[in-house]
Amino acid sequence: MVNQRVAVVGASGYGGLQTLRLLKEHPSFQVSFLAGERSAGRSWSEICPFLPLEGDRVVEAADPERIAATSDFAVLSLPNGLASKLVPPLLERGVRVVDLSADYRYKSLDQWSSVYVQEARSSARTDHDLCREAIYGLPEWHQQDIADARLVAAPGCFPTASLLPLLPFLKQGLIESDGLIIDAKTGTSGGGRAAKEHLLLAEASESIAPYGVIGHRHTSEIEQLASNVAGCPIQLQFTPHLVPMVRGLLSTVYARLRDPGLTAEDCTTVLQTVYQAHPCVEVLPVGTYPATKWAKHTNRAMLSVQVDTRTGRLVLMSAVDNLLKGQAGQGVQCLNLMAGLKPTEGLPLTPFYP
Ligand SMILES: NC(=O)C1=CN([C@@H]2O[C@H](COP(=O)(O)OP(=O)(O)OC[C@H]3O[C@@H](n4cnc5c(N)ncnc54)[C@H](OP(=O)(O)O)[C@@H]3O)[C@@H](O)[C@H]2O)C=CC1
Ligand SMILES: CC(=O)N[C@@H](CCC(=O)OP(=O)(O)O)C(=O)O
Repeated sequence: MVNQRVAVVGASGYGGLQTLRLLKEHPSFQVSFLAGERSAGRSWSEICPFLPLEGDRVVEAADPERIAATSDFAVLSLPNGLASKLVPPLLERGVRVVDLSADYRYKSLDQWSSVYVQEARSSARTDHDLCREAIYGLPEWHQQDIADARLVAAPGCFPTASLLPLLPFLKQGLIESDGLIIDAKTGTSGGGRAAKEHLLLAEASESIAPYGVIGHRHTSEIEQLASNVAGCPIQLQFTPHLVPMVRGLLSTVYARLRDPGLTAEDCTTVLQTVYQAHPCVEVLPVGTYPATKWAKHTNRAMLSVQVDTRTGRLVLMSAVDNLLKGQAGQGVQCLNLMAGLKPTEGLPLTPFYP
């Protein structure tokens, strides 16, 4: 098959770097264009000598004409609020887009504007139709829609890790739709490559701390999909924590079982049945709990479920690499589907342990 050409916009950031690493080894895609802002005009080998690309490429400004002239697809890995400036001209020029930011994750532009308030002020968006058109890029749940899409919005890292174990139980009505609690931990790369004080080694190391308590942006993103799948409005409590590691994300979801007679074995069978045809999700046996190190450098989510018969609660556990299944790996998984390839093409599923 002829290689499909992919532009990577935001190439020098963490999401861009993972995307390039995956595309570089991919049998059916080739990197056709690199874009950035501060890095524009610089040679790639100077910026990232550790990730050599064919030819001595230069990073360019994100010009839709140039991207359309060189590329069939574009992966946008930009700070929130910027993709929505590029997506309309790219789609008009026939370039299909996977956006790793939150710009198109909400069906309603008004909801996006109420969650991403600062970004909405500076972007003055009017692309309601594109918000409605964009497909939420969780391949295990929206495979065919992603394959047909012009525009895919890859989910956030916490939503990916939390929704994968939660959705099967909501869909089958096995848990109460209220009282859901998500407690999650992430490594510092989740905050991106641009300098931020709380992500400095001296601040984040030897410490663990909650942040975004009540109202983290991913709360409403998780609620949107959970509500769609459950068929009723879902409100949940989500608390993220920053832990002193570079990559990895662990999400623990607590729910109340409707039928307290269900066992951990029954619930594991529920997950196994839903995900048996999805190699990027691994359901662990009862009593085996996932660690972020098991998912590190892979595009695989590792899930486990336990039942506390004393409290009637279901405990769902999910580990992902925030930069792969939580971001760029999932983006390439979506690209694979859009290009008519196997979802796992070119994606690592096994870690180098430890
Ligand atoms: N990190 C994570 O774990 C996850 C991140 N995401 C989302 O993915 C997106 C990218 O995140 P991440 O990779 O962490 O971000 P980084 O901060 O690491 O990278 C951002 C990139 O955007 C580029 N950029 C910034 N402004 C412009 C502009 N005006 N025009 C062109 N390029 C620009 C930067 O290029 P330059 O250096 O040249 O200025 C840089 O390459 C974000 O929306 C984030 O929310 C989603 C899931 C997980
Ligand atoms: C440590 C850290 O800051 N993590 C980020 C992860 C979010 C992310 O990257 O996803 P989006 O695409 O939705 O922004 C956060 O909690 O906001």
